[in-house]
Amino acid sequence: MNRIREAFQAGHKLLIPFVVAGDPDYERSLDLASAILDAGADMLEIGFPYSDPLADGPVIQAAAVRSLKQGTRLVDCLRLVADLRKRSAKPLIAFTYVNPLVQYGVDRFFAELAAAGGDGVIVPDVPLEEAGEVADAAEQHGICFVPLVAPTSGESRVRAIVRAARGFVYCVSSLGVTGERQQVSQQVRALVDLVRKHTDLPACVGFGVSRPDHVREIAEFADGVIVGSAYVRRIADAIEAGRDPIPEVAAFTEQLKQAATEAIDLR
Ligand SMILES: O=P(O)(O)OC[C@@H](O)[C@@H](O)c1c[nH]c2ccccc12
Repeated sequence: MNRIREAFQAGHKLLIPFVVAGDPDYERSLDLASAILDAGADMLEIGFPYSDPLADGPVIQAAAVRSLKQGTRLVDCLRLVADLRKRSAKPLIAFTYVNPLVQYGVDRFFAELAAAGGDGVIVPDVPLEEAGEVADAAEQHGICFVPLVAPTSGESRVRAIVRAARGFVYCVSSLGVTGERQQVSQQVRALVDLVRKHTDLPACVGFGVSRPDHVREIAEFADGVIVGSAYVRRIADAIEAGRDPIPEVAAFTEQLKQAATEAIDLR
């Protein structure tokens, strides 16, 4: 059985952080990712930095710039997955935009991601028409394709999108780009319900989640919660202030994980 499916069968709501590979540099991003998993994250989204991250807000854009300035290439991100796999048995999900994936070679990418010990992939800007082909290529190498559905996705589009889904479905909580928000829209509950009408796969929610109360609220109806910018900002702020970011992101992970386990399951 694959690690993603196993993780969702643990019987609790999952915490899925996102960090950028190579931010602030290779070794520290490896140590940070490892510390976040050790502190209780159930799986990890590893962002492969890209020069034109259209769907990202300023926090993650800045992290991609820092990583690219370090010379991070896609092959380094795959190596990071392999190095992280040596330290953790938890699911690792590669997050890449479609251009670098196609340039590298779709089949080559998934073969190497699988060899590195990766479990899933998110490609936020893959057109729906190509999602099936990417999902099939991923599946041939045992990698779970995780598609995104947005609040604007109507029922027929949701049905088409989730058809390509293998690991879980990523429900985007709000329009716009990634970034911490004061409130996470309740609208996403309806989107999770709509996804559930068309697939038995788990439905997770991301975008804007930045505090334990957000996690508790979402974990009442979703199967997992994704948190990205709140981690990436904490890492950037600590580095900027000359502090070791690891204790802070580990404590943050424990707080969010606690909130996820406290959530009353209203499904
Ligand atoms: O950063 P946020 O608001 O917590 O959202 C998660 C997000 O970082 C992560 O899943 C992600 C990073 N870049 C993306 C681009 C599109 C969709 C999702 C993402």
